[in-house]
Amino acid sequence: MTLKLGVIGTGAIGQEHIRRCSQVLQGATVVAVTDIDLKSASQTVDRFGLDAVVLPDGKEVIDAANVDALIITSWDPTHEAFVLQAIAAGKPVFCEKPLAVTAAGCKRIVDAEIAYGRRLVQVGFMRPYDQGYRALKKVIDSGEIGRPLMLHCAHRNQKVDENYTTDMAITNTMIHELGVLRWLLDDDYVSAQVIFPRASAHTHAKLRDPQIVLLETVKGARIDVEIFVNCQYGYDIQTQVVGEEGIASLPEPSSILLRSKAKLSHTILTDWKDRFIDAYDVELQDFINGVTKSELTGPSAWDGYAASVAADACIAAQKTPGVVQISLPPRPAFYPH
Ligand SMILES: NC(=O)C1=CN([C@@H]2O[C@H](COP(=O)(O)OP(=O)(O)OC[C@H]3O[C@@H](n4cnc5c(N)ncnc54)[C@H](O)[C@@H]3O)[C@@H](O)[C@H]2O)C=CC1
Ligand SMILES: O=C1[C@@H](O)[C@H](O)[C@@H](O)[C@H](O)[C@H]1O
Repeated sequence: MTLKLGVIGTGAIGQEHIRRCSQVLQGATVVAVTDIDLKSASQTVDRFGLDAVVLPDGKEVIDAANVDALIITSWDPTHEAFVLQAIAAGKPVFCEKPLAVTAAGCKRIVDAEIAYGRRLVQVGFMRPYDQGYRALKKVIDSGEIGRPLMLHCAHRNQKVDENYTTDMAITNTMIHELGVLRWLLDDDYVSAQVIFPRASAHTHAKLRDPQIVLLETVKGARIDVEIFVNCQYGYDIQTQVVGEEGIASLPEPSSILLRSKAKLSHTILTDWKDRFIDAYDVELQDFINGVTKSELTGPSAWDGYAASVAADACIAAQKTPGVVQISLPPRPAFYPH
């Protein structure tokens, strides 16, 4: 069976996911697309030679009779409504991160999915599908470095535009760390604090950049995450886990070691598209396979919610000097892992 996909949002990652679903992955085809910029949707259909219709809005894509499942790649604040509409239509939905921009929004999705009675939602947390993160988790789980005590992380983007605001450093960027670190450590967060170093000259009026977020987990690990979205030099993701008996670090993406012009060098990637290209392929193939077997196992609405509960606390901590407590309700039996 070929899964027929509807895609809402044909911007940067929408086009990437359409390319991979129609040209790289197995078992799916894109049959309907939309964007508030309908010209972009039409151009995307042409660009990838899709046998797909352009529909006027997201609701029409969700309700289209020939659409089996949805991919939501529109702007962050639009995700919640589209996911709720997909659940109401009983259709599986892959939603890019964040699941919603607030924990309350994510909770409405969790409640709707539980009321529906079967998993329909996968969140676009791709890092658990990344080979480097998987290798790091294997080392931690093996016990080789002992219990994790401290994590030092960095999420650096080359630059962002003027629409990107201080809170988005959490909801749009650090949400990846909030998602992947609880998976990596099999843990949850209990508190957050935010520290602002001197601002970079490359930032703008609505964005305090960089930021350092300090997290504490239920098991007592301490995590620092540097978020620096105008770092200029490249796209750089770092995760170092300090354990009782050793240190394990996320591997660098492989690159040629170059000897040239009296220098020894590696290239640093500049774009998330390239840094996680394989992980996006694996996560979407997992979604397609999961929908086909009626058994979604990727990052769940609960994972989106748990990350968002912590994100809310980080945003509160941006406005308050000091530590903000994080309180995640018990995990419902509906989400066994
Ligand atoms: N997992 C990851 O690493 C990444 C995830 N993302 C997420 O994917 C989403 C899209 O990001 P980008 O592609 O970078 O942004 P973008 O701005 O390039 O594309 C978003 C598209 O959604 C469209 N759109 C906005 N509201 C809409 C609506 N109500 N109905 C239909 N279309 C609508 C816009 O016109 C635009 O074409 C965001 O939620 C972002 O957080 C983005 C980049 C990487
Ligand atoms: O999800 C992504 C973007 O939306 C976000 O803006 C970037 O900061 C992240 O690095 C990227 O992975």
